[in-house]
Amino acid sequence: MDSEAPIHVLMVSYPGQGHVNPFLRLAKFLAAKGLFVTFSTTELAGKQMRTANNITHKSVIPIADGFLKFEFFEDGGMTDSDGDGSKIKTLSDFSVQVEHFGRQYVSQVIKEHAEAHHPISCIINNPFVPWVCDVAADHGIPSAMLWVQSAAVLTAYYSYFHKLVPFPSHANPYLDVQLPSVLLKYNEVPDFLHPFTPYPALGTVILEQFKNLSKPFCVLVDSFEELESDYINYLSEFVNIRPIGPLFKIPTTTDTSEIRGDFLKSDDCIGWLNSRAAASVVYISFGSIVCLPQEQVTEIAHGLLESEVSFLWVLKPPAKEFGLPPYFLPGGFLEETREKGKVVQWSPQEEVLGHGSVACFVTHCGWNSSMEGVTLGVPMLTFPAWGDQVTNAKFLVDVYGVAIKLGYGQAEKKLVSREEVKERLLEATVGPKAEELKQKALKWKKAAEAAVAANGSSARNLDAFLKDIKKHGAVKSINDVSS
Ligand SMILES: O=c1ccn([C@@H]2O[C@H](COP(=O)(O)OP(=O)(O)O[C@H]3O[C@H](CO)[C@@H](O)[C@H](O)[C@H]3O)[C@@H](O)[C@H]2O)c(=O)[nH]1
Repeated sequence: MDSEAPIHVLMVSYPGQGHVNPFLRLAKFLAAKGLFVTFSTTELAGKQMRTANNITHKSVIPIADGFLKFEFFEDGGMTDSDGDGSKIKTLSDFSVQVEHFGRQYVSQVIKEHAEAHHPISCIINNPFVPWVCDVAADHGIPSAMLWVQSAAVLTAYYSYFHKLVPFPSHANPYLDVQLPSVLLKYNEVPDFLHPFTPYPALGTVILEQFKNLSKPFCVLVDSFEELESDYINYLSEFVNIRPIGPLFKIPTTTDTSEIRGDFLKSDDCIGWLNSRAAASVVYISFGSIVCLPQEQVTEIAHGLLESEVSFLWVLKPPAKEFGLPPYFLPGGFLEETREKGKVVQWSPQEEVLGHGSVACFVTHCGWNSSMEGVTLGVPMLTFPAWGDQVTNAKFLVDVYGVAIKLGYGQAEKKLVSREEVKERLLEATVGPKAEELKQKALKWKKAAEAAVAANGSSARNLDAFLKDIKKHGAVKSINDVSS
């Protein structure tokens, strides 16, 4: 092996926006530190990422001292001619197919690189593709896992899997769950673990990761010690856990902001935000997958009209696999709000949340959106749908103190009325509660900045991880030379 060749890391991501984003942030950091990083996910996501961004299959992008290569593996025809995945029938079929083709791809790539004398030294996966750790172990390659949700949610899954505390069951569905510092009501437990979940397949695939949690040499978390110390301390008794977030704030020596993994092209939002007064705009987004019922969209629209707040609303059409018609807004809504509001299909969210004209964020509480909001100092209104979002909403409101509760998990089948929308919007944007939320959010913003700054808690954890990879890389080279 060429001793000058950079250490090669393979990263395999589940093809979801909420997974690709934190993963790509870590990939760019590692490349900037001098590694050669191959970032891979399925062709289904690849087609959308190539269309929306300036990236291509297999081209190598130099970043500071290292390199980043995108590779999109065959997914067995899940992609239709529009590239949007409308051929997918069920989530279980989807996971099985990703695993089937993914296992072949990872084995193949390991062999090809070993033969080309540029062996892979470490493999990193994220949840929903737990089989990656097995393939890595079969080939004797060290692996790490990037958990892309909160440490509290990781604790909930870990506790459920190992039966450390009782969870709701068919016999007792309304049971509360005691986590280290918080009592979760039955409807605040990550709802893939609840007997009433409409998505049991997702619970099953996440729990697969807990069967082989001894395989990764460490579990990285996109969170930071100061935010989740109770959970990080608790988990560190069982796993080698390293909080390294917020990843979107990790500084790199080169500007990598142009290398993006969006599945949709952003509409222009920043020009419009520049024209608005400071702290005056409500930003509304439900992430990449959540699909609200039409009646709820109508209530939100009326709440916006009646509160007369200025707003930027990301209203993505329902994905084709939901088989739903496009959303419609109340008659005259766009004309009436022309002066105050803007409706888009996708935004550059980090930039939007960091913009001085944004006053508050109505969010579905995906972990990425939650972290971006908290650590950019933005007060929030929580509107979770399912999964970890219901747990994140609880933490945003009751633990971090940066949010007001607005919506309910979809399992509760409750519509939030236009009056409630109006009242909560006003509460979060004007008056004493708004100021209290803002002060708390600014406290977390400062703490996050300190965590990623030189010698901060996340920066130290990232350095330690880098050292581990380099150590593994050195051992791999010696083994390859001697074999
Ligand atoms: O207009 C938009 C809307 C979103 N985003 C970005 O897209 C990502 C969305 O991620 P997240 O907020 O986590 O939401 P989901 O896409 O819904 O993520 C899924 O994956 C997450 C990680 O597993 C889970 O926490 C969520 O519950 C799950 O729905 C974030 O980085 C946003 O900045 C944009 O850039 N523009």
